[in-house]
Amino acid sequence: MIDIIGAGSLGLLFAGRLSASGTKVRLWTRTLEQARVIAREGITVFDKEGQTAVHVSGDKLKVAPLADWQRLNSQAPARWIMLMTKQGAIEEVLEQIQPAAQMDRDTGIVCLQNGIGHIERIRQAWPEAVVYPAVTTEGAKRQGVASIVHAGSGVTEIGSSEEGEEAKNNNFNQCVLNQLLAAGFDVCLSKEIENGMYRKLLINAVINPLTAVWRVRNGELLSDPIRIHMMRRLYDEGIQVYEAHGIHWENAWWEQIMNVCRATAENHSSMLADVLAQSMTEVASINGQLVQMADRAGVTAPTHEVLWQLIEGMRLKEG
Ligand SMILES: NC(=O)C1=CN([C@@H]2O[C@H](COP(=O)(O)OP(=O)(O)OC[C@H]3O[C@@H](n4cnc5c(N)ncnc54)[C@H](OP(=O)(O)O)[C@@H]3O)[C@@H](O)[C@H]2O)C=CC1
Ligand SMILES: CC(C)(CO)C(=O)C(=O)O
Repeated sequence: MIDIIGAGSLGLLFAGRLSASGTKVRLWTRTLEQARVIAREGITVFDKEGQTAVHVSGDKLKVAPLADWQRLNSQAPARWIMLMTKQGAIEEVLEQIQPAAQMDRDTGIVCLQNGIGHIERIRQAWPEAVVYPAVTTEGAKRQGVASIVHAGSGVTEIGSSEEGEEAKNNNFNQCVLNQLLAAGFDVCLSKEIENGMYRKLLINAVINPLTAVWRVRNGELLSDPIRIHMMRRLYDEGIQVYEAHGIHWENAWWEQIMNVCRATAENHSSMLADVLAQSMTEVASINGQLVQMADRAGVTAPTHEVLWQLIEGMRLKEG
C-alpha cells in the first residue's frame, strides 16, 4: 500500500493512476469534505483534450482527512508515503502525523515538492525514516474536488538511498518504483538527485516569479527581449550562488529553461496560479532559498530578493 498525503493536482494524478493500475492507495486530504466527495465520486484524470484518461471509483481506494491519521495509522501503519502537499503545508503535516508516526528505519517518504529546504526539515522531524527527494516534470492541474487535467506527461526522478543499502533499495523498487512504472509513470532512480533539485530550483526561480509579476503564460516570457533579459539576470545570479557553494551546474541549463517555456508555453506557472487565487506561493522555498544561500556564501542575489518580497506581498487580500 502507498499512502499519498495531499489530494491536490499531483496527489490526485498519482492516486488515480496508481489505483487504476491495481496498487492499494490510501489518500489523505486536508478536509473531511474532500474525502467524502472522493469516496463518493472516485478520482477522474482528464487528458489535455478534455477526454477521461483514468477514472477510479471511490471504493477502489481508501480516503480520509489527515486529522484521522493517528487513529487509522495505528491500525495499519504507513510504510511508503508520497508527500504531495505544497511546501507551505509541510509544517502542518508534520505536526498532524508526527505523534503517531511510528516511524522506524523501514518507513520511506517520497517528497515531490518544488523548491528546497523541505528535505532537511523532514529529516530533522523524522530522523528514523528514509526520505527520498524527488523531482518531477509531470504537469497536473486541479479541475474539481476529485478531478485533474494531466496537462503534460513528464519524468519523475527519485533519489536512491545510500550505497550499500541494497535490501532497502530492493524493497523500494518492489513496493514503489515498480508500482509507479506499472501505473504508466516515467520514473527513474537517480544517484544525483541533489543536482536534479538544483536544476529544477533554477528553472522555477527564473520562470515562476516573472510569470507571476507580469501575469503571463510561460511561453510569453520569450516574446520580448526585456523579459529574456530579466530571465538571464535571475539565471546569472543563481549560477553565481551555485558557484559560491561549489554546486555543479551546466551551461545547457539556460537552454533548458528556454525549452521549458516553449514546452509549457500555454501554461500558467504554479506561482502565477497561486497569485491569481490569492493563495500562498512557494516563492520562499524557491527564490527565498536562493537568497538565503547567497547570504550564507557572502554573495548577493538582489533580483531574486526583490521578486521574493514582491510576491510574498501579493497574497494579502485587499480590502
Ligand atoms: N502540479 C504539478 O504539475 C507539479 C507540482 N509540483 C510540486 O508538487 C507539490 C504539490 O503541488 P500541487 O499538487 O500542484 O499542489 P496543490 O495545491 O494542487 O495540492 C496540494 C494539496 O495538499 C493539500 N494539503 C494542504 N495541507 C494539507 C494537510 N495538512 N493535510 C493534507 N493535505 C493537505 C491541499 O488541500 P486543500 O486543497 O484542501 O488546501 C491540496 O489538495 C508542490 O510543491 C509543487 O511545487 C512539482 C511539479 C509539478
Ligand atoms: C516548470 C514550471 C515552470 C512549469 O509551469 C513549473 O514547475 C511550475 O509552474 O511550477
